[in-house]
Amino acid sequence: MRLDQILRANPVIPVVVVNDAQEGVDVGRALVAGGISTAEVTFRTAAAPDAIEAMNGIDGLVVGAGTVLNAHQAKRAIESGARYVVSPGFSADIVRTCQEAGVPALPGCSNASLIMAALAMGIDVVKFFPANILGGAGAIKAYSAVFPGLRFVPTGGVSPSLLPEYLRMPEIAACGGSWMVRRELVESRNWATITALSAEAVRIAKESGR
Ligand SMILES: O=C(O)C(=O)C[C@H](O)[C@H](O)COP(=O)(O)O
Repeated sequence: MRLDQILRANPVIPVVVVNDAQEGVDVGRALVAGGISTAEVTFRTAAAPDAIEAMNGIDGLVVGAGTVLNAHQAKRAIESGARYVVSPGFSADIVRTCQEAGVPALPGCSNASLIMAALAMGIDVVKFFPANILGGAGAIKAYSAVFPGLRFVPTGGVSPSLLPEYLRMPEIAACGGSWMVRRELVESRNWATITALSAEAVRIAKESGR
Protein backbone atom coordinates (compact mmCIF):
# COMPACT_ATOMS: atom_id res chain seq x y z
CA MET A 1 0.00 0.00 0.00
CA ARG A 2 1.31 3.45 -0.86
CA LEU A 3 2.02 5.87 1.94
CA ASP A 4 -0.22 8.57 0.51
CA GLN A 5 -3.17 6.13 0.48
CA ILE A 6 -2.56 5.26 4.12
CA LEU A 7 -2.28 8.92 5.11
CA ARG A 8 -5.31 9.97 3.10
CA ALA A 9 -7.37 7.45 5.07
CA ASN A 10 -5.66 8.49 8.30
CA PRO A 11 -5.13 12.23 8.72
CA VAL A 12 -4.32 11.51 12.37
CA ILE A 13 -1.72 8.87 13.24
CA PRO A 14 -1.66 7.65 16.82
CA VAL A 15 1.84 7.02 18.16
CA VAL A 16 1.55 3.96 20.39
CA VAL A 17 3.85 2.57 23.09
CA VAL A 18 2.93 -0.91 24.31
CA ASN A 19 4.45 -3.26 26.85
CA ASP A 20 3.16 -6.47 25.31
CA ALA A 21 1.34 -7.78 22.27
CA GLN A 22 -2.05 -8.06 24.00
CA GLU A 23 -1.88 -4.42 25.03
CA GLY A 24 -1.24 -3.61 21.38
CA VAL A 25 -4.29 -5.59 20.29
CA ASP A 26 -6.49 -3.87 22.88
CA VAL A 27 -5.22 -0.44 21.84
CA GLY A 28 -5.67 -1.30 18.16
CA ARG A 29 -9.27 -2.38 18.72
CA ALA A 30 -9.99 0.80 20.70
CA LEU A 31 -8.58 2.97 17.89
CA VAL A 32 -10.59 1.16 15.21
CA ALA A 33 -13.74 1.53 17.34
CA GLY A 34 -13.10 5.28 17.30
CA GLY A 35 -12.73 5.38 13.52
CA ILE A 36 -8.93 5.40 13.25
CA SER A 37 -7.50 2.74 10.99
CA THR A 38 -3.80 2.95 11.67
CA ALA A 39 -1.39 2.75 14.60
CA GLU A 40 2.30 3.61 14.69
CA VAL A 41 3.76 1.09 17.13
CA THR A 42 7.02 2.43 18.47
CA PHE A 43 10.22 0.46 18.89
CA ARG A 44 10.68 2.18 22.24
CA THR A 45 9.70 -1.10 23.86
CA ALA A 46 10.92 -4.61 23.09
CA ALA A 47 7.29 -5.65 22.63
CA ALA A 48 6.98 -3.74 19.34
CA PRO A 49 7.63 -6.60 16.84
CA ASP A 50 5.23 -9.02 18.59
CA ALA A 51 2.64 -6.28 18.99
CA ILE A 52 2.83 -5.35 15.29
CA GLU A 53 2.38 -8.99 14.32
CA ALA A 54 -0.58 -9.47 16.66
CA MET A 55 -2.23 -6.17 15.69
CA ASN A 56 -2.05 -7.16 12.01
CA GLY A 57 -4.86 -9.56 12.83
CA ILE A 58 -7.23 -6.68 13.58
CA ASP A 59 -9.70 -6.07 10.78
CA GLY A 60 -9.40 -2.60 9.29
CA LEU A 61 -6.11 -1.68 10.97
CA VAL A 62 -2.96 -0.79 9.03
CA VAL A 63 -0.05 -1.17 11.42
CA GLY A 64 3.15 0.81 11.07
CA ALA A 65 6.35 0.91 13.09
CA GLY A 66 7.65 4.02 14.83
CA THR A 67 10.78 5.21 16.60
CA VAL A 68 12.80 3.02 14.24
CA LEU A 69 16.39 4.06 14.85
CA ASN A 70 18.46 1.83 12.57
CA ALA A 71 18.30 -0.59 9.63
CA HIS A 72 18.23 -3.60 11.95
CA GLN A 73 15.05 -2.36 13.63
CA ALA A 74 13.60 -1.49 10.22
CA LYS A 75 14.18 -5.10 9.08
CA ARG A 76 12.55 -6.45 12.24
CA ALA A 77 9.60 -4.10 11.78
CA ILE A 78 9.11 -5.24 8.18
CA GLU A 79 9.45 -8.92 9.13
CA SER A 80 6.77 -8.37 11.77
CA GLY A 81 4.43 -7.03 9.10
CA ALA A 82 4.78 -3.27 9.51
CA ARG A 83 3.16 -1.54 6.51
CA TYR A 84 5.21 1.64 6.94
CA VAL A 85 8.29 2.61 8.94
CA VAL A 86 8.60 5.92 10.79
CA SER A 87 11.87 7.24 12.18
CA PRO A 88 12.40 10.37 14.28
CA GLY A 89 15.34 11.43 12.11
CA PHE A 90 16.66 10.82 8.61
CA SER A 91 18.73 7.68 8.02
CA ALA A 92 19.70 6.66 4.48
CA ASP A 93 20.20 3.09 5.78
CA ILE A 94 16.63 2.89 7.03
CA VAL A 95 15.19 4.42 3.86
CA ARG A 96 17.21 2.00 1.71
CA THR A 97 16.14 -1.01 3.79
CA CYS A 98 12.50 0.00 3.39
CA GLN A 99 12.80 0.69 -0.32
CA GLU A 100 14.43 -2.70 -0.93
CA ALA A 101 11.51 -4.34 0.89
CA GLY A 102 8.90 -2.22 -0.88
CA VAL A 103 7.64 -0.75 2.39
CA PRO A 104 7.17 3.03 2.65
CA ALA A 105 9.55 4.94 4.91
CA LEU A 106 8.53 8.13 6.70
CA PRO A 107 11.76 9.71 7.91
CA GLY A 108 11.88 12.66 10.27
CA CYS A 109 13.53 15.68 8.69
CA SER A 110 14.08 18.66 10.94
CA ASN A 111 15.94 20.98 8.56
CA ALA A 112 16.39 21.81 4.87
CA SER A 113 19.55 19.73 4.46
CA LEU A 114 17.84 16.60 5.78
CA ILE A 115 14.82 17.27 3.57
CA MET A 116 17.19 17.47 0.58
CA ALA A 117 18.82 14.18 1.58
CA ALA A 118 15.38 12.57 1.74
CA LEU A 119 14.29 14.04 -1.60
CA ALA A 120 17.45 12.64 -3.19
CA MET A 121 16.25 9.16 -2.17
CA GLY A 122 12.83 9.64 -3.71
CA ILE A 123 10.99 10.44 -0.47
CA ASP A 124 8.02 12.77 -0.97
CA VAL A 125 6.48 12.76 2.51
CA VAL A 126 8.57 13.53 5.60
CA LYS A 127 7.84 13.54 9.29
CA PHE A 128 8.48 16.92 10.93
CA PHE A 129 9.59 16.27 14.50
CA PRO A 130 9.33 17.79 17.07
CA ALA A 131 6.88 19.95 15.17
CA ASN A 132 5.89 22.37 17.91
CA ILE A 133 9.46 23.18 18.90
CA LEU A 134 10.64 23.52 15.29
CA GLY A 135 8.09 26.21 14.48
CA GLY A 136 4.90 24.29 13.73
CA ALA A 137 2.72 25.36 10.82
CA GLY A 138 4.81 28.47 10.13
CA ALA A 139 7.98 26.44 9.63
CA ILE A 140 6.18 23.98 7.36
CA LYS A 141 4.87 26.87 5.23
CA ALA A 142 8.41 28.21 4.90
CA TYR A 143 9.78 24.81 3.82
CA SER A 144 6.89 24.30 1.40
CA ALA A 145 7.86 27.45 -0.47
CA VAL A 146 11.21 25.92 -1.41
CA PHE A 147 10.18 22.25 -1.61
CA PRO A 148 7.04 22.23 -3.79
CA GLY A 149 5.33 18.86 -3.88
CA LEU A 150 6.81 17.73 -0.59
CA ARG A 151 4.30 16.84 2.12
CA PHE A 152 4.76 16.81 5.88
CA VAL A 153 3.57 14.83 8.88
CA PRO A 154 4.04 17.14 11.88
CA THR A 155 4.51 15.13 15.07
CA GLY A 156 5.50 16.17 18.58
CA GLY A 157 3.32 18.48 20.65
CA VAL A 158 0.30 18.04 18.38
CA SER A 159 -2.98 18.30 20.29
CA PRO A 160 -6.65 18.37 19.25
CA SER A 161 -6.59 22.18 19.42
CA LEU A 162 -3.75 22.36 16.88
CA LEU A 163 -5.27 19.87 14.42
CA PRO A 164 -7.46 22.34 12.47
CA GLU A 165 -4.55 24.69 11.71
CA TYR A 166 -2.37 21.80 10.54
CA LEU A 167 -4.97 19.81 8.65
CA ARG A 168 -6.22 22.79 6.66
CA MET A 169 -2.77 23.07 5.06
CA PRO A 170 -2.59 21.05 1.81
CA GLU A 171 1.14 20.44 2.31
CA ILE A 172 0.37 18.53 5.49
CA ALA A 173 -0.37 14.89 4.73
CA ALA A 174 -1.34 13.92 8.29
CA CYS A 175 -0.53 14.69 11.93
CA GLY A 176 1.05 12.25 14.38
CA GLY A 177 0.64 12.24 18.12
CA SER A 178 0.30 10.29 21.31
CA TRP A 179 -2.54 12.18 22.98
CA MET A 180 -5.14 9.54 22.07
CA VAL A 181 -3.11 6.74 23.61
CA ARG A 182 -1.46 8.39 26.60
CA ARG A 183 0.49 5.98 28.75
CA GLU A 184 -1.85 6.22 31.72
CA LEU A 185 -4.84 5.32 29.53
CA VAL A 186 -3.09 2.17 28.36
CA GLU A 187 -1.89 1.29 31.86
CA SER A 188 -5.36 1.72 33.34
CA ARG A 189 -6.82 -0.24 30.41
CA ASN A 190 -9.08 2.70 29.67
CA TRP A 191 -9.97 1.59 26.15
CA ALA A 192 -13.21 3.61 26.17
CA THR A 193 -11.32 6.89 26.53
CA ILE A 194 -8.89 5.90 23.77
CA THR A 195 -11.91 5.25 21.55
CA ALA A 196 -13.51 8.58 22.54
CA LEU A 197 -10.28 10.54 21.89
CA SER A 198 -9.91 8.77 18.54
CA ALA A 199 -13.47 9.65 17.54
CA GLU A 200 -12.86 13.27 18.58
CA ALA A 201 -9.70 13.39 16.42
CA VAL A 202 -11.58 11.95 13.43
CA ARG A 203 -14.37 14.50 13.92
CA ILE A 204 -11.91 17.42 14.06
CA ALA A 205 -10.12 16.09 10.97
CA LYS A 206 -13.43 15.95 9.08
CA GLU A 207 -14.31 19.48 10.16
CA SER A 208 -10.87 20.52 8.89
CA GLY A 209 -11.64 19.15 5.44
CA ARG A 210 -10.12 15.64 5.72
O1 LIG B 1 8.55 7.97 18.35
C1 LIG B 1 9.06 8.67 17.49
O2 LIG B 1 9.64 8.23 16.51
C2 LIG B 1 9.01 10.12 17.63
O3 LIG B 1 9.50 10.80 16.79
C3 LIG B 1 8.36 10.72 18.78
C4 LIG B 1 6.85 10.72 18.73
O4 LIG B 1 6.38 10.87 17.45
C5 LIG B 1 6.38 11.77 19.62
O5 LIG B 1 6.81 11.47 20.92
C6 LIG B 1 4.91 11.99 19.65
O6 LIG B 1 4.77 13.24 20.17
P1 LIG B 1 3.72 13.63 21.27
O7 LIG B 1 2.39 13.54 20.62
O8 LIG B 1 4.08 15.03 21.65
O9 LIG B 1 3.90 12.67 22.40
